[in-house]
Amino acid sequence: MKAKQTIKDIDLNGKRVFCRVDFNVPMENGNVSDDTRIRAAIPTIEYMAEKGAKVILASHLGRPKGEAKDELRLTAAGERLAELLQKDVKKLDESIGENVEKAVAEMKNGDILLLENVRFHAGEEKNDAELAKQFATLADVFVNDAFGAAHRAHASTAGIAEFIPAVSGFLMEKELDVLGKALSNPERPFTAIIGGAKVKDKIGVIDNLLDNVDNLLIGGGLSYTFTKAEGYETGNSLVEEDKIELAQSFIQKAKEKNVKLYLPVDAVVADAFSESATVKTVKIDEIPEGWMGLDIGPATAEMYADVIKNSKLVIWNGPMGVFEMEPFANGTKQVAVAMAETEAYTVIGGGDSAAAVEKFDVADKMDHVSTGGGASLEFMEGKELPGVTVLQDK
Ligand SMILES: Nc1ncnc2c1ncn2[C@@H]1O[C@H](COP(=O)(O)OP(=O)(O)O)[C@@H](O)[C@H]1O
Ligand SMILES: O=C(OP(=O)(O)O)[C@H](O)COP(=O)(O)O
Repeated sequence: MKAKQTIKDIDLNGKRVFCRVDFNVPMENGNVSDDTRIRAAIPTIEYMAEKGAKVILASHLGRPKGEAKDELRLTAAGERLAELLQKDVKKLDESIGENVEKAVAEMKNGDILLLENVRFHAGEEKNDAELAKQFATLADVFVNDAFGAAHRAHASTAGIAEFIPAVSGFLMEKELDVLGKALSNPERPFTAIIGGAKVKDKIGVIDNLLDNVDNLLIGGGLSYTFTKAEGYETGNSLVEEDKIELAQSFIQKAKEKNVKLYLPVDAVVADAFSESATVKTVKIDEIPEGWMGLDIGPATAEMYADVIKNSKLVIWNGPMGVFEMEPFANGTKQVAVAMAETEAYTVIGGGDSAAAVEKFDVADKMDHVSTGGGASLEFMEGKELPGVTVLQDK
């Protein structure tokens, strides 16, 4: 992928900038419960304001499906942004129309305006050209800093770039740089850890990773499709029956490519998907009928921690078990701790994996925690991200 122009490559003074950010943050009782994505956008916003731009911020929040929904307004996100910037942020209740145009016309250089949730308009997710044009008429330039939404071809992430020049913000630049380097010029041994529950979403990533990595560690719900492919009984564990053949082909591909593919050798199994279930640890070929694997076992965790410690680059997407429940948290915790202790460059992608490293208090020991789940996965799969494709090449 060619390098994209950034806000450093353009003159911002006096310019009206439509800056797409990803303020799709977790909310609880009307408050922002995790402001990671807001904090991640601060360097771009501060830089543009300091350079004299009129900064018009736009984001989605949740999936309102084309209607205004009070609980999905960006008011609380705007308040948090103002606190973090220690600067006024004018929040509007609309993202297009006369009031917005008037507010933009009144902006002075360095002012910051936050538009309402762009998904209140059905045209946003349809990438409607008319809506994109209305966004574009507000500004002289489009800055995309919403890495977390870069895999979406929507009016405010992609369509708008048909009408005004488009460059990336610093967060977008950093995410593409870190993830791009990890894939194109990796330090070795290069290890990828894939887990979690979205088997269908992740199985495609594995194919691409097998062309790049030295070690591939499989854990979480994903691993039982592989152990089934190896011929073991999996009881009631999560298995994607129609992906077993694909898993077999990956086991074969790993051999051909000389990639060390690690599968669990033991599992923590339970007689129900519940914190209060009866729990025991078994060898991977001894999962009893009616029981389900909900975490990697201690021997697997130790083996995976060793590989992590002997790597130079590790990327991790998807927890090793149902870490939200105490009896099944240990595998994910041990992997998180190994990630914190290794000298390797460590990259975390995916909402639940990021939550896991937060929970185990090691987030600040990771080299890069990506703000994008779906976006980082699609990027790692080698897919084009529409929100990046539309940006001007250097
Ligand atoms: N063995 C398992 N069986 C069922 N669910 C699992 C298992 N291991 C992990 N999970 C669940 O997977 C979820 C995260 O999966 P996923 O969404 O794919 O990860 P991420 O958000 O990091 O990409 C967690 O909520 C976790 O409880
Ligand atoms: O939270 C997001 O994605 P993620 O959960 O995959 O990181 C992005 O803001 C995209 O949101 P969407 O999946 O509703 O398009």
